[in-house]
Amino acid sequence: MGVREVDVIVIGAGAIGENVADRTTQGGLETVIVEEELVGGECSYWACMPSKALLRAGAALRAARAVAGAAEAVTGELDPRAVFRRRDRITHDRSDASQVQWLDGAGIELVRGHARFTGPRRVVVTASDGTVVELEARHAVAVCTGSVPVLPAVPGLAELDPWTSRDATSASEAPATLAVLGGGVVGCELATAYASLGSRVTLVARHGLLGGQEPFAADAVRAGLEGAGVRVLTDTDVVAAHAAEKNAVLTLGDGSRILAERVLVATGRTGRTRDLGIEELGLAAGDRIEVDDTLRVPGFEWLYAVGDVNGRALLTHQGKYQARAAGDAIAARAAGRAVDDAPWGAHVATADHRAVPQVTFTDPEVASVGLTAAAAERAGLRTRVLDYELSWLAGATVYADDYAGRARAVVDLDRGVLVGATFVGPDVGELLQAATIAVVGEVPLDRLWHAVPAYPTVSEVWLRWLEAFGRPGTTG
Ligand SMILES: Cc1cc2nc3c(=O)[nH]c(=O)nc-3n(C[C@H](O)[C@H](O)[C@H](O)COP(=O)(O)OP(=O)(O)OC[C@H]3O[C@@H](n4cnc5c(N)ncnc54)[C@H](O)[C@@H]3O)c2cc1C
Ligand SMILES: NC(=O)c1ccc[n+]([C@@H]2O[C@H](COP(=O)([O-])OP(=O)(O)OC[C@H]3O[C@@H](n4cnc5c(N)ncnc54)[C@H](O)[C@@H]3O)[C@@H](O)[C@H]2O)c1
Repeated sequence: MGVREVDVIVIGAGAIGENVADRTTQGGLETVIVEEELVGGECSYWACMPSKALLRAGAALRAARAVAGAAEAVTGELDPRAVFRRRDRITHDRSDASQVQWLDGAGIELVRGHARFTGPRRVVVTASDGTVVELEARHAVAVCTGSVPVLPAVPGLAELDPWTSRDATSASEAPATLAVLGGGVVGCELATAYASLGSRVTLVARHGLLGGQEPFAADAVRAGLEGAGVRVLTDTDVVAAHAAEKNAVLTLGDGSRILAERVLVATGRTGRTRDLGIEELGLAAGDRIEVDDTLRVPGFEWLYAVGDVNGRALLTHQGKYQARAAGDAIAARAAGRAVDDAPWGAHVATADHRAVPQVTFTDPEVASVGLTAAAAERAGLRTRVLDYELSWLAGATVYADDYAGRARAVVDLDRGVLVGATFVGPDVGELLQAATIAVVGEVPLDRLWHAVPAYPTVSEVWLRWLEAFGRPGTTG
């Protein structure tokens, strides 16, 4: 069997691989995308979309109950079966037909099967029926294989066959009791979801919750979880695990035990680079693949790694941003055009270092971009921190009774610009894009005075921040 030559091979048809392939195809390059499971990847079927679907009903119910008048209309409880059914609709019952149709329309050829490198630019794809296709790339191979959960080395844990996020987002019943291991985004979101679906949840975190976020955000999420009946154990390690009748038994560092019908492991993720043949290229399997800002692997002319697999920012939107830069860089290099790799250029993912937006869909929500106050200090910036209680805003008063929320802006005093912002409160995710624009655009604070937030909205926090900071040129 001969080797088929194409311009570009993309391995992995998750959201990120799809976007790389779209950009290289639009750049005039014949592109083949290889997928061994479902086109659309983790986000569509086992991660973002199903987790948000499981969370949304609880959030909608809380929102209605927080407004007198509407609250009286809520006479029943959340219906888990209807929630799981809606999740199935949102994930298309795990059929990728519509995404395959999208690939067709975009002019991208799909080869189904497992891809492995056999040498530079060469990939062999083995389909589930054993059919083998050998491909060689004239210009580039983009590895977009995503990430896999990391199981901590706790004796007995693997034998319990614990849930990973895939199991938790695809389950059709809430266990009576659930122990969540890990206090990151996955742990906090899925603890929130399953508490709303009726499980009695215990969350065990080795350190605090939501590491890397502002401490006040972690405190609010902890209070929210506890308010929903979740037992939250921070600075706690699970040291052993075993099964006893119907339950899993987790032994904690202090010798106490937790019994739960199910254990969900949410202790982080690493690049999906095993069984990919990257050892043939001199790279280590089982870890993330390091890249430069054009998403190219140092030392290679033709090899790119985009999305979760490079470990820069494990988020769909940020991976898609990388994909646009990488796809355009591949097309430019193939055509012999200049690559604009200066910071904030057309072919680089500069925002990965400076302005990664993230919304954590807990109760309350956390929305953040850029640096926290502590990170700005570590970076050696001379900063001023502006904190504001969102409940003081007219918009918050109208939005919900007993609205609770807080927002922090971190200002770089030497440049007079915002370098970070964090919002905590109901639906604050929708406030985030304005902050992302201010950070990426490095909009001077004195110009922000002319960006007037509408009354009465929660966005008026921007005016309050500016008033607290003071208007340059108006005093003494
Ligand atoms: C529970 C959970 C919730 C999340 N929620 C959010 C959220 O709300 N917002 C957000 O922005 N991010 C969220 N994320 C993160 C987001 O899911 C990832 O950042 C995103 O899915 C990464 O996309 P990707 O294309 O890099 O990888 P993936 O989506 O994993 O795609 C990789 C694809 O490559 C295929 N593949 C792998 N190896 C091979 C091979 N050798 N041959 C052929 N095919 C292969 C896989 O089958 C897969 O389809 C969440 C993650 C989790 C776990
Ligand atoms: N809404 C969103 O944007 C969203 C939602 C879910 C996931 N994600 C992405 O998915 C990625 C993975 O999330 P994650 O929560 O799995 O990883 P994470 O790295 O965010 O959190 C893992 C947590 O587990 C803890 N931990 C590690 N080992 C432990 C152990 N042995 N015992 C107890 N705790 C332990 C860590 O201290 C950390 O707090 C994140 O980077 C996130 O960006 C995003």
